[in-house]
Amino acid sequence: MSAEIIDGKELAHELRISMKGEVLELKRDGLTPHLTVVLVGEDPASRSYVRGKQKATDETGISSDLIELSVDTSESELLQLIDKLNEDPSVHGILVQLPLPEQIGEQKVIESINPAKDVDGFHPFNIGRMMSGGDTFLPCTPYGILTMLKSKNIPIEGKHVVIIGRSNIVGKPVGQLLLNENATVTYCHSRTKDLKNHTTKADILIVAVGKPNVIKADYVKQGCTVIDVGVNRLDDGSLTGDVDFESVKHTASYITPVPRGVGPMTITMLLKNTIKAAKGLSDN
Ligand SMILES: NC(=O)C1=CN([C@@H]2O[C@H](COP(=O)(O)OP(=O)(O)OC[C@H]3O[C@@H](n4cnc5c(N)ncnc54)[C@H](OP(=O)(O)O)[C@@H]3O)[C@@H](O)[C@H]2O)C=CC1
Ligand SMILES: Nc1nc(=O)c2c([nH]1)NC[C@@H]1CN(c3ccc(C(=O)N[C@@H](CCC(=O)O)C(=O)O)cc3)C=[N+]21
Repeated sequence: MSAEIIDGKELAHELRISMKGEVLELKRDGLTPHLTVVLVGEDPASRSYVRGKQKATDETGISSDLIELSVDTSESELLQLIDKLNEDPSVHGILVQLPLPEQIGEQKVIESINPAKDVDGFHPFNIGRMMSGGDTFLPCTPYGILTMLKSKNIPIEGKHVVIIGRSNIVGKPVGQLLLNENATVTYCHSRTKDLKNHTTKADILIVAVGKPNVIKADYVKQGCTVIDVGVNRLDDGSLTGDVDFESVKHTASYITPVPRGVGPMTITMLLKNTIKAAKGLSDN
């Protein structure tokens, strides 16, 4: 038996078609959702993601602009720019691409963004809202993963979800989101002892480590749903996830590929949050 592939690219495409209609209606009412992306430095991976985001906004009729700053930009220069964007009523969503150069405090920057424009869902206000189950901008990658699970009607309630990785942008919030859906959640990380002992108990295994092949078939229970968040570029230029797809697909019941898996869904949820941000402002 081979697992069913959850095609993130295809699902993203379907969702973007309906968003396009929604954006068209907003435009008819005189409201064009606008996303401003801020990129500091020249990191090629960041540049490639940012290109993906711009392509996606164009595709759905959302307007966007990219502000590029040099790698030696100071923290106070970036904070000043964010202040300006916070004040600008034509900007509905602000995304500061991470990681930032080391002279800039990442957390300070995240906290400087107006929570009402925080389409990444990284501001502590929005994280707190998510934890208490209130209305908020859900962080895009966890939101994308939840949407993928729901698209296949994969049960979450009462299921054992094991997450490998505890970053603020993926691991921690995806556990919280699935806890809100009544899953039982286990977090694993680099200090976890006997990783396999945990992963083999998972009904849903979410892998967000950033290292190829950390999960092979013997780490996965028969029938498990495997969500591969990792995006690793190999020396030959190709992309691969954290999961050994070829071996795990024979054990899992559902599996996400890389590329065409979680990545396109992350961008799609960013579009969704940008539309939500624009509507939020129009209500004021
Ligand atoms: N598809 C998408 O949309 C997105 C993909 N990504 C990709 O997902 C991956 C993870 O990203 P991110 O969360 O930002 O990464 P981080 O580097 O911030 O976090 C990695 C996590 O993996 C843990 N870890 C590292 N090595 C091991 C190991 N051998 N066994 C168990 N746990 C381990 C770390 O543990 P510890 O905390 O102890 O250090 C840490 O919690 C990357 O490949 C990134 O490119 C990221 C965002 C979006
Ligand atoms: N403020 C901020 N918000 C983020 O959401 C954010 C960030 N910083 N920094 C980096 C990570 C990483 N991330 C990805 C998004 C899409 C793909 C994606 O679409 N990947 C395609 C392949 C793209 C390619 O070919 O390069 C795929 O998996 O099919 C990957 C990774 C968002 N991140």
